[in-house]
Amino acid sequence: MGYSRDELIEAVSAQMPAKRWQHTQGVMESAVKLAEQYGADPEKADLAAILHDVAKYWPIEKLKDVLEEHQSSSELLLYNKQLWHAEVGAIVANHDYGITDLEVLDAIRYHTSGRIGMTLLDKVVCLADYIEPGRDFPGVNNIRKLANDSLEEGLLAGLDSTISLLVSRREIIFPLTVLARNDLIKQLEANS
Ligand SMILES: Nc1ncnc2c1ncn2[C@@H]1O[C@H](COP(=O)(O)OP(=O)(O)O)[C@@H](O)[C@H]1O
Repeated sequence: MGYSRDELIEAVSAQMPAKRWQHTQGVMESAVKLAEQYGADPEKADLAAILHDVAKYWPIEKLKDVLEEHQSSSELLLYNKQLWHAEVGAIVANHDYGITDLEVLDAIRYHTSGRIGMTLLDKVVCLADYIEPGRDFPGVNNIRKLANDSLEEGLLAGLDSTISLLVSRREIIFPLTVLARNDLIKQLEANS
């Protein structure tokens, strides 16, 4: 049985505090705009945005159980728990909400970490998560400005801000984000 968009919104918003749902609505708005500007599918961007943080407020133990049950990259379990909700979000979107579009599932799966060879949709959702109107962190306006002209430049600045923050806190970095960042630089150099 498929969920309508309204049913999905009802089910997802019930799993998070109002403030996080507000953030999700911002990501929906920004993702659709970016998709329209950069030639991704706006409907897929909207769907991925609705679901991207579905597991953000699940208890850590539950996230761990889902990851173990699905034997998804056991590496992830060794890194920051903040990263788990993205992978679990993709699993939940598939198993609980019947989403089968791999592009949408991947955009959910990689919205926090990024990855090498990000698709247009991955980039749109990941960047929208940084620049949605409710976001307020040092450097966000610069990322917004860059995003007006280049999806890759905006996303690179976003990933750099995350990496810098983690370095400043002496936190361990999940390497995929560094690989995603390096890959974006290569893409930008190849196109310059
Ligand atoms: N490569 C990484 N390695 C370790 N932690 C990371 C990495 N990327 C993101 N994070 C953590 O995840 C947090 C952001 O996750 P995100 O899904 O964007 O959540 P939010 O929507 O609450 O900002 C960062 O503040 C950081 O603590």
